[in-house]
Amino acid sequence: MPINIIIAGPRGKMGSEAVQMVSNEESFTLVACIDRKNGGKALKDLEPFPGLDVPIFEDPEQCFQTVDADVFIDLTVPDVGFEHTKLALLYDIHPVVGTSGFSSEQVAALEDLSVTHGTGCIIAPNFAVGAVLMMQFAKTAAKYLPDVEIIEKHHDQKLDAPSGTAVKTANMIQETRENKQQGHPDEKEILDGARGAQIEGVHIHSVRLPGLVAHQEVLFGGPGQTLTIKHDSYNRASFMEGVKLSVHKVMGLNKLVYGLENILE
Ligand SMILES: NC(=O)C1=CN([C@@H]2O[C@H](COP(=O)(O)OP(=O)(O)OC[C@H]3O[C@@H](n4cnc5c(N)ncnc54)[C@H](OP(=O)(O)O)[C@@H]3O)[C@@H](O)[C@H]2O)C=CC1
Ligand SMILES: O=C(O)C1=N[C@H](C(=O)O)C[C@H](O)C1
Repeated sequence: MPINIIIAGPRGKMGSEAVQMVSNEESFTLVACIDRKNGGKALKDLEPFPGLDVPIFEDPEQCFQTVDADVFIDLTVPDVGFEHTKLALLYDIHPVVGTSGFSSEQVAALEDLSVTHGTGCIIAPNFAVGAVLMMQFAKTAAKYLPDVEIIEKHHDQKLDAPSGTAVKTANMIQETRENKQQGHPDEKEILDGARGAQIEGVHIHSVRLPGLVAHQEVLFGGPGQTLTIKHDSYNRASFMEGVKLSVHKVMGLNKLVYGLENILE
């Protein structure tokens, strides 16, 4: 039986890549899309998707009520993605969420809803396998080199800063890093923001430039040495294997999983 999928954000950079991936995958069927601008049309009416006879809904609730779907993929913006995901869980449709920028309270609320409904959900700050390895290597390194800073670099159309990946990396580093005040104890920012944002003492610096896609370096320092763990996504195809895997795995879950590393074999 093919897995029936709804995608929200089909005209976006990630959404359009996901539409192509799902359409090309034999075990998946794209049954509907949610798009705030093209309700009532079909994907084939939009320029990038000739031949795709897939209905578009503006109202997510109407979509979830009307369409028989197993999995819902969200690739939109944080607040909208949160509402979509809540609604999908209420309709027992398994969400796979790539949208970044959810607060920890929002993730906790979705966790509760997922458990209450017994409907699996995957939220992945980064679907690229290399990025997941970068985070895991950084977590290991932080045990031995607790002085660490994160530099994330993205295209200049990105709405959220720091990136979901940087936040997740900092959280994973916290699991092994000794609690320490980094830099000079009398350090003073002459210009606000010069030392970046911080998550429990781990500094995060966000760069936004045209020409970039998604890149991150985790820099560690010790006496007489540095270690840099670096990952680059050069296009959105880099994320699609992770989306595909998540769609398959979410069907067998009855709670929320946060991070692709938890479903990689
Ligand atoms: N987890 C991962 O591996 C990855 C996650 N991401 C995340 O995925 C999300 C999408 O990224 P990307 O494709 O680059 O972004 P885009 O801006 O290219 O696409 C966003 C889509 O969301 C739609 N959208 C925006 N605002 C609303 C709204 N208020 N209601 C409904 N739809 C809306 C846009 O439609 P419209 O044209 O109408 O505005 C557009 O189709 C981001 O949160 C990004 O951080 C990105 C890459 C990888
Ligand atoms: O907006 C993006 O492009 C990306 N967003 C995700 C994030 O915030 O970490 C994943 C990846 O970095 C690309």
